Order: sequence, then structure tokens, then C-alpha cells
Amino acid sequence: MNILVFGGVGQLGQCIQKIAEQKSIQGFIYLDEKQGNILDTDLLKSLFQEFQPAYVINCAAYTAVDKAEDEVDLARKVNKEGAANLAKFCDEFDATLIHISTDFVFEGNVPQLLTETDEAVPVGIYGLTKLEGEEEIAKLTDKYFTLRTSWLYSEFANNFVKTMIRLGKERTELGVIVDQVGSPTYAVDLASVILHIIETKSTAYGLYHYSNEGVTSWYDFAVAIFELAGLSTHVKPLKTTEYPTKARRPAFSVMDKAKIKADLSITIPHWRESLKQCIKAIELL
Ligand SMILES: NC(=O)C1=CN([C@@H]2O[C@H](COP(=O)(O)OP(=O)(O)OC[C@H]3O[C@@H](n4cnc5c(N)ncnc54)[C@H](OP(=O)(O)O)[C@@H]3O)[C@@H](O)[C@H]2O)C=CC1
Ligand SMILES: Cc1cn([C@H]2C[C@H](O)[C@@H](COP(=O)(O)OP(=O)(O)O[C@H]3O[C@@H](C)C(=O)[C@@H](O)[C@H]3O)O2)c(=O)[nH]c1=O
Repeated sequence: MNILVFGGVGQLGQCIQKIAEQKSIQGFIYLDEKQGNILDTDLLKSLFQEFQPAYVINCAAYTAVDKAEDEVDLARKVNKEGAANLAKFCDEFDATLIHISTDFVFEGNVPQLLTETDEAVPVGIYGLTKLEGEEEIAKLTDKYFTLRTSWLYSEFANNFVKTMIRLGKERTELGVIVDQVGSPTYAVDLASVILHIIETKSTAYGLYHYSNEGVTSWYDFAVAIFELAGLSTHVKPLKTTEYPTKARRPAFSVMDKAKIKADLSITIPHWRESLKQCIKAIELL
């Protein structure tokens, strides 16, 4: 059984590789942007023809939240058209598509748990183009899992945890936003869920919310990172208005995970436990 992983060298792609190796699951083909550009339909066709994949995992995305505000066309191409290209080929070649989306599809102006049936109203270009990608997939193929996740971090690539550890070693004080609340997600845990879908041959297709358990602010998350990493950096709580960014971000984007827990029979680790695992893995690098 072949499993094509697009965006295979990004953060989540590397986490999938880690878990697949740990579990000795064969058949994964990890494609970087050159080997598997999701905008190149000729290339995609030849990959589908050659590998006849049972599963396609789409970890490829335009993820630069602020830059997306200036690069709307590119963000839309990758996040919408790229997702649509994969969905079309999955449908044609009868492959199951596992796609990743984001909490940033929500406006997040009400402190209320977000379910899969809640209306998505993105506040920035990144979230908007990711929502467009989700919609294309739902239109173009039946055998898909779209997993919306939030605040991904890991020992791989660039993410908030690694940024905090780097800045924490350079500075004695850091200002971090306290009025944006969500659920951090260890990308290795998300990778385990993706592999669980494949291993159990689940046919519970559809849209799902997945993050680690628990709720926090970026500020409290940063404090926990420094504590666990043994750094004495002082963290100053900032309001969103005190840390201006090009893109707006949701103030509250905590997702309800009841559907994924029930349909896939999984238990989800708390973010603090997973953060400990990640910090240990970073220390071993
Ligand atoms: N990071 C986060 O906090 C969150 C991420 N997500 C979603 O999770 C998924 C995985 O994210 P993550 O692993 O963190 O992201 P990364 O940015 O680490 O990885 C994305 C990968 O996609 C590649 N890529 C970009 N354009 C193309 C293209 N046209 N064809 C093929 N590959 C391409 C990038 O290559 P290159 O770097 O060379 O451009 C990069 O390797 C994404 O769908 C993202 O939207 C959801 C919630 C939170
Ligand atoms: C580096 C830094 C960030 N921040 C704030 C800015 C922002 O509101 C928050 C997180 O910043 P980052 O730029 O690391 O993360 P950001 O790119 O906003 O993260 C998002 O990425 C996309 C891809 C997603 O899908 C989302 O789920 C989410 O994880 O922390 C500070 O307050 N102080 C700092 O020193």
C-alpha cells in the first residue's frame, strides 16, 4: 500500500515520518515541494499513475499567516487550488485524502467551544484560503478526512515553541499576547491520529476538529515552555493591540473534539503533557 505525503519535509511531514518509523509502517513516500508540487497537475498525474496511492496526506500549505496578507494569490493557489488538485486526483484514482486545516478559519470573537458545524468566518487571508481549500475538497471527492487543528508545534521546522526557546536564550524578558486563547497541538500527536486513521482503515470520512486537550493563552503557553525548558526568561503579558501584526488572529479558537474522539475512538493527551514530550525531544536534538 502506497501513501503519498505532500509537504513531506515540513513540520507535520517530519512528524509523520517519525511516527511511521517508530511503528514500522511501510509504504510512505515523502515528497518535498519539488518532488510533489501540488500546483503542478502533470507532475501529480504522473505520481498518481506511478504509485497508485491508497492514501494521500496533504501536509503542503502556505502557512505564513502575516505574509499571506501581501501574497494573497500565492496563498490561495497553494491552500485552495493545490488542495483541489489533490482532491480531483484522489477521486479519479480512488485514494483517500487526509487533509489538514486550521482553527484560523474561525473569527473567534465569542468564548465558546467551536464545533464542525459552526459557521467559519476567517479574519485573515491564511484562514480564508484554508477554508476555501476545505470547501473544494468536500465538493470534489467523497473519501476525505479534513482535520482542523491549532497552534501546531514540534521539535521539527519552525514553530512557537522553538521560537520561544531561541528568544528565551537571547533575552531576559519577552512580551507575549495574553488575550488570544486556544489549544496548542503537538504535531507528533496529530501525526499519530493520521496513522491511526490509516491503520484502522477508518471510513468515517468528513470534517474533524483535533487539538491537544486543554486551553491556554500564548502568554501562559510561553510561561510553560520556559518552565519546562529551564529558562528564567521573564514573560510580560501583552494585549493584542500591544503586539501589532499584519494579520488579525482569532481571540478564542478552542475547538470541540467530541466528534473525532467518538468516531475514531481516540483519547487525546493534554497540551502540557505533550509539551513535556516535545521539550525532551528538542533537548535530544
Ligand atoms: N503550523 C501551525 O501552527 C498549524 C498548521 N496547520 C496546518 O497544518 C498543515 C501542516 O503545517 P506545518 O507542517 O506546520 O507547515 P509547514 O509550513 O512546516 O509545512 C508546509 C510544507 O508545504 C510545502 N509547500 C508549500 N507550497 C507547496 C506546494 N506548492 N507544493 C508542495 N509543497 C508545498 C512547504 O515547503 P517550503 O517550506 O519549501 O515552502 C512546507 O514544507 C498545513 O495544512 C497547515 O495549514 C494548522 C494549524 C496550525
Ligand atoms: C514571537 C512572538 C509571538 N507572539 C504572538 C503572535 C501571535 O499572536 C502568537 C503566535 O505567533 P506565531 O507567529 O508563532 O504563530 P501564528 O503564525 O500566529 O500561528 C498560527 O499558525 C497558523 C499556521 C495556524 O494555523 C494557527 O493555528 C496558528 O498556529 O504569539 C507574541 O506575543 N510575542 C512573541 O514574541
